[in-house]
Amino acid sequence: MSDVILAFNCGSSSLKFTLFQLDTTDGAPSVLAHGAVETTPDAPRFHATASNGTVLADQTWAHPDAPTASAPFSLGPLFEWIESHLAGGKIIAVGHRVVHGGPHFISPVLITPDILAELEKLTPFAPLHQPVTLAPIKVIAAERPSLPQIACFDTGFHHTMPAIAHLLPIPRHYEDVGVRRYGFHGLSYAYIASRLPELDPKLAQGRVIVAHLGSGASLCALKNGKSVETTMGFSALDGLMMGTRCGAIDPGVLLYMMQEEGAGWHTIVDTLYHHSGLLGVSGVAADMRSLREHVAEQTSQAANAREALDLFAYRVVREIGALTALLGGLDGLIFTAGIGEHDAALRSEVCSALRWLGIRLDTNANQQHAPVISTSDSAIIVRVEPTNEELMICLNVLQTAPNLTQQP
Ligand SMILES: Nc1ncnc2c1ncn2[C@@H]1O[C@H](COP(=O)(O)OP(=O)(O)O)[C@@H](O)[C@H]1O
Ligand SMILES: CC(=O)OP(=O)(O)O
Ligand SMILES: [Mg+2]
Repeated sequence: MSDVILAFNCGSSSLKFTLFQLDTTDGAPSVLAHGAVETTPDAPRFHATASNGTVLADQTWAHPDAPTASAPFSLGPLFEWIESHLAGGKIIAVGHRVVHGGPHFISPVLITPDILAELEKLTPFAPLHQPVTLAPIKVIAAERPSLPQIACFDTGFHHTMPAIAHLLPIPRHYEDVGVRRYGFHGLSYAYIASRLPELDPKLAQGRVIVAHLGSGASLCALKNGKSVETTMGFSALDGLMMGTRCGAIDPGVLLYMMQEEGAGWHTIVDTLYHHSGLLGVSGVAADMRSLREHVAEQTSQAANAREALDLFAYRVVREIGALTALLGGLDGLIFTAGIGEHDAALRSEVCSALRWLGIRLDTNANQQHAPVISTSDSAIIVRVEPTNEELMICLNVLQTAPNLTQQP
């Protein structure tokens, strides 16, 4: 019977999981199956594939306890499905992407009741994400108390940022209660950074910007493979425009909402997290594919959809400029996550605007989502690299609890 690690990656728009089977001789992990429940509130969909691409499930998640982004869930039916697809193996540990580690949690940690209580205290720092990422931990702790669970922090990778990058220009006492810049998508950046020595040893030691463009989106500036700056800050609202999140906005806008509209905390949270970004500007969709369809089909919403797409690219370009200044130049640009990996038009728009930096895009390579999409005479190497947060979670589990893998 082989050992299996279950890696959970709860994001703002989906609950993804991967089952990793550990080789019985050397313990190396390989993918057994991958699945996701897309947590759209109306019609959650569950799909899963085996490592060879065979579809194992593709259905609406009809169960009444279907998880949604706003309502943590009973994990029972999903766990039952997972346990019936272990190829005779046994889950020995579960790793979780936990979005916020606060000032103290940097490395992965074995979850105890005390640690869970500490992580719950961080919910005000990430009100949209933290409850969703902690929900499966609580369910598993209740239903399978003997199963070790490991928390892997999205904020952890950015602890290498210089002190100045963590600081916010507000009265100092806020820092004492943890109100400072953290940065997110750290598991994704850690994965890309871990791939660099093999992909391009020069870039691994160089100045690189990784663009994690998914439902949530951020950029990370890497020097020698370490985070030196990132566009998200105190919360996962900062920085780039996102699917439904605003990204960086003038705090005066919030003051206006409060003063002129009497908006309270709930209204502001809902507006900035759920009704802004691509959705807010286009008025029709948070999803890049859907927006591009509106433009291509010249629907009545096409003009606003186009403007949303343009603003998304504009903000990426603007923030790449800022990070390039901090890095003192740029050697490589790496696109990853849903949009970064699949949306050739967005990559082309961004790279065209950065021509002044010496970026030259290979149009064919870009259309084919090739690993390297810059030309050989480009001053900056531009790559497309699929992220793998779940593999990072699995490796973190093995590193944190190495003795788990010993068979009785
Ligand atoms: N083929 C595609 N072309 C353009 N955009 C895509 C494509 N596939 C996925 N996306 C976009 O990727 C985004 C979701 O990214 P993903 O990394 O899966 O999000 P999450 O933050 O939920 O992990 C959506 O905006 C979606 O439209
Ligand atoms: C931190 C964050 O924004 O996560 P996601 O991209 O999963 O929404
Ligand atoms: Mg994600």
